[in-house]
Amino acid sequence: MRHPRDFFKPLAVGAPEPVREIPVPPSRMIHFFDPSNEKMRAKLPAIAAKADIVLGNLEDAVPVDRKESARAGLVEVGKTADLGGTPLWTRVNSLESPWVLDDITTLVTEIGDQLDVIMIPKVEGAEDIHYVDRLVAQLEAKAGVTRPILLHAILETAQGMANVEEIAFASPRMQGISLGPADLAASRRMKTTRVGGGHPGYVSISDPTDAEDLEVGRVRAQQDPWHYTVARMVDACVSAGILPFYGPFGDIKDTVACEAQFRAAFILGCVGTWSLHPVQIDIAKKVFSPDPAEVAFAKKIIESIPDGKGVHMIDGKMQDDASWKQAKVLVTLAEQLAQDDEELKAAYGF
Ligand SMILES: CC(=O)SCCNC(=O)CCNC(=O)[C@H](O)C(C)(C)COP(=O)(O)OP(=O)(O)OC[C@H]1O[C@@H](n2cnc3c(N)ncnc32)[C@H](O)[C@@H]1OP(=O)(O)O
Ligand SMILES: O=CC(=O)O
Ligand SMILES: [Mg+2]
Repeated sequence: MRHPRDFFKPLAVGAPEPVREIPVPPSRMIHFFDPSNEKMRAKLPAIAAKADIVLGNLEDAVPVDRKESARAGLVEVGKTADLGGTPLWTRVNSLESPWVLDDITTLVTEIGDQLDVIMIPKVEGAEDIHYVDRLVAQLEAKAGVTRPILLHAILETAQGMANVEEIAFASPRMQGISLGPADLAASRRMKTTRVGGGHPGYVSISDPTDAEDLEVGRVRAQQDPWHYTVARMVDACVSAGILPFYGPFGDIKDTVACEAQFRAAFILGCVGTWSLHPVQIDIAKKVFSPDPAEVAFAKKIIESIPDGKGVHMIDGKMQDDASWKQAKVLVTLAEQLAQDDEELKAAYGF
């Protein structure tokens, strides 16, 4: 284990100094695009104008015969595309794959100063992050990259889940963690073919209203199979000072269920999610920007309790030191998001 005092020293001579605080720009959605797809590359500046973050995906969903062109396409994006200040991330291939070394080497040396975050799939433990941490430092030093590239882990194996806390704390480069429900379901041998979301078989059932007929009057409600995982990921991230994200929702046409899944993650503490299709950008923006009515009530709590202490009744509800902090979370997020968004500023009354 590294000595805490060494945590903020670069891991290679000439690499930039590690950050002490993780930057928190609007991060409501990480929008995935396939850099091997010329059409998607051409549309990227328009997408970047709507999205908080754009991510060139090199891993799953990119066919083997397009791995090289996806990497080259992302280099082209980094060198030429005008993203108007929207952060550019990548998801490289997984650490056991034959492509990842060239992914990281090429991207850091060619577009290291344009790349904000490298997402690492299928992270199993701190050792995976340590490997990438040192490699990226060596490449940053070689290429003269001026600010450190951050790392983001996908939580998508049972082993990674068991080690989520050590992953979150593995390096000062750690920016956040996303849930990868598809790979995680496969790893855990969960019986679902869905990419995120609920399942009609995963339900709670009310008691029967007729003791003789067990079918009568029973209400079934689908539960969220990702509840435990997301909550644990949020705790690991917050305790390490990094950001938790929900991941993909694969049923692109079911915008209603997508919104419900995103909202459950938002309420549990996630700062954002992935968007796989342009339609999911707007859903994520709506869900991960707090509701103006809740913000208005939170502002009322803060205004009514200027020192944030003691017990008070506001609109029939008990408020105290703790609920003042809850209100502060909502208002602080609303203020951050409203900074660059006139519509939100008006909606929140700032
Ligand atoms: C489990 C995981 O690993 S999830 C992460 C990996 N998966 C991904 O990254 C998938 C990314 N998304 C996609 O590839 C696509 O959205 C798909 C395959 C899901 C659906 O694609 P399509 O069937 O083409 O969707 P659709 O017909 O609705 O597309 C409408 C338009 O949006 C464009 N579009 C679709 N997805 C995206 C995207 N992610 N980014 C930018 N543009 C997009 C299409 O190119 C199309 O453009 P056009 O009107 O100019 O022809
Ligand atoms: O990579 C994402 C996943 O769900 O798997
Ligand atoms: Mg995956």
